[in-house]
Amino acid sequence: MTLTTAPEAAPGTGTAAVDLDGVVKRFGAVTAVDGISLTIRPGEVVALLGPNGAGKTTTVDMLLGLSQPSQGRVAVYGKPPADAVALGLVSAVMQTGGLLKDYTVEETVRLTAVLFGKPRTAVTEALRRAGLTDIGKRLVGKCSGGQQQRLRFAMALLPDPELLILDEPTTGMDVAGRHEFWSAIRDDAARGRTVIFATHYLEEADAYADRVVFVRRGRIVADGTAAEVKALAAGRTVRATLPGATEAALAAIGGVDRAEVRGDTVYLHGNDTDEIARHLLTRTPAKDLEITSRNLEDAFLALTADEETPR
Ligand SMILES: Nc1ncnc2c1ncn2[C@@H]1O[C@H](COP(=O)(O)OP(=O)(O)OP(=O)(O)O)[C@@H](O)[C@H]1O
Repeated sequence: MTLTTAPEAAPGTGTAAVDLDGVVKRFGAVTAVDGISLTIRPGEVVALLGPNGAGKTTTVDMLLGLSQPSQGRVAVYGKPPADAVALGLVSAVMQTGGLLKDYTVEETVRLTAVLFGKPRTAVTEALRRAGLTDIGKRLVGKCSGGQQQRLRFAMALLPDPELLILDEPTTGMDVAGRHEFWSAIRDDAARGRTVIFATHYLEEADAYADRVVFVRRGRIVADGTAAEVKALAAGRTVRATLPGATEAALAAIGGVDRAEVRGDTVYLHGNDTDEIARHLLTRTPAKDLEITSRNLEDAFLALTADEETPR
């Protein structure tokens, strides 16, 4: 089941931010990426989603020029990724590492700016965009996980990159920290920066990405907006209380694609949930009906049903 609704870079809009063409990456007998072709236009905010071992980090590493494809071509703003990184077109926020606890937030950004040869104004601006102005004097070691990630974000902003790549940036953060982190990223992206992030928080992809690319076993299995991907995973669910029901009998109801029984509760998945609800109410003693759309997590599970469970 594959959806490819995201348009290719439109003619006349210039070079694609990212262009992967038939990319394969093998590690010995393991094929981590198995023929990915993907075009990302400047200004898109794209989530890479997939179960463990799907090939997300391997793809990110190739985009950053940290490894080379075994086959196929990777271009970032029309250049080999390592060149794009060297030119400051791309920077990354990774999950861990790279921070010294005994420096303050501001000192950390200033030192990084010196390495990049950036002026003082760039430091002030990066701190502001990452929402760190008020805690510039705080020691890094005293910062929360979310604040440390925003510090990595501020450092990544120093070259004023066209493309920002985030590999599972909010792992281990609490809800408030994640929210603050994504607000900062989102505000910044609204100014036109291209953002690609790998995450296993499905609600983050739903809330913050313009486009969701699902990867499974090194291949793209769905590509579209979160709404399109949810629609692709088909229909809605009717939940009802119906003691004694069997899955076989429920599956025979018109419009039901899939039936589950958990105790006295039944879950009927299908496209025409009105028809299913009508049947339940008129032909069975079912009560407490509830009809819900699938969320991205359901879509993810449906699309990767024969895979390992996502984290
Ligand atoms: N250096 C390596 N040597 C051998 N196998 C590797 C190497 N790097 C990745 N792999 C394998 O390639 C596959 C894809 O791994 P990758 O880390 O890209 O997945 P992922 O989607 O990022 O998963 P996760 O969500 O767990 O980070 C896995 O089977 C992994 O074990």
